[in-house]
Amino acid sequence: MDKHGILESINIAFYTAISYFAKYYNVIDFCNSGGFTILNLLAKNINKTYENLEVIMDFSYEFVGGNVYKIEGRNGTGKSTLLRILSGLEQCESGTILVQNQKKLISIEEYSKANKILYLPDIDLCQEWLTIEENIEWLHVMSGVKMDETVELYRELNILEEDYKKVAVECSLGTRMKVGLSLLYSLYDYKLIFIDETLAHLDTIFREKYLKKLKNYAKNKKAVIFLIDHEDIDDSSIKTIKLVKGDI
Ligand SMILES: Nc1ncnc2c1ncn2[C@@H]1O[C@H](COP(=O)(O)OP(=O)(O)OP(=O)(O)O)[C@@H](O)[C@H]1O
Repeated sequence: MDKHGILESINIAFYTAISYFAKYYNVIDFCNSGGFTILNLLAKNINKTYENLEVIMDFSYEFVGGNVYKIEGRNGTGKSTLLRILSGLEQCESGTILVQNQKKLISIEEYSKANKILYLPDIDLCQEWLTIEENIEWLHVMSGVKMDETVELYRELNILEEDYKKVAVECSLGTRMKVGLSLLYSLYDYKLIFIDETLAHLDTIFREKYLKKLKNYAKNKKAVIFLIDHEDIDDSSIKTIKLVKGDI
């Protein structure tokens, strides 16, 4: 086997191992694509407690497709918990999460069996010994989405060309965080997107560009996008939901 063949075998084994890992931790949903247009995500009377700590209390809201929602609140007010519940990653004690399309209303669990949901955590998803370019390819394979070959990702993501070919361990955290963000340029039309502080490490120029991308994505694909971010966003088209101890 030549050098290329050996590397390819290692990569296949690696993808397999990592996909089991990601599936176990529910980082990304692997379900097959479905494909109806979401109009609304409805949260009704959500309650969540960790042991004796009430984190979410009777939270209800109707999230409308085509919008970006920014969840605000002080540390510990339950923003990440809410996102995990809304995305179906975590169960709540009581309450329902429903996805509504033109004709029917289904649970988030049912929706996720037939559709992919993009959930980006605030952690670096890179494998240190793969280049940024390889990491992006790897993440697309793991997520079961096709890359759009017409898009020059390093340009779209404002990654220096030389960094794109560097192993992740030699790149800045901001550059590595862009690997997860690349999924928004794939050929899959996500209708539900959850971004938990992933933008926190980006420089101002790229952050502005990506926020614009999120708004256009939500509008064009009628997706509902959730964003947790501690920075002020001076944009009235992004809807703000302020959590005060698990409620609005
Ligand atoms: N798995 C868990 N087990 C027990 N307690 C938890 C768990 N996850 C979160 N909590 C608690 O729930 C509360 C809300 O946590 P959460 O991470 O949702 O807050 P947050 O608003 O996202 O905070 P931050 O702004 O710091 O990220 C915190 O008091 C936290 O300690």
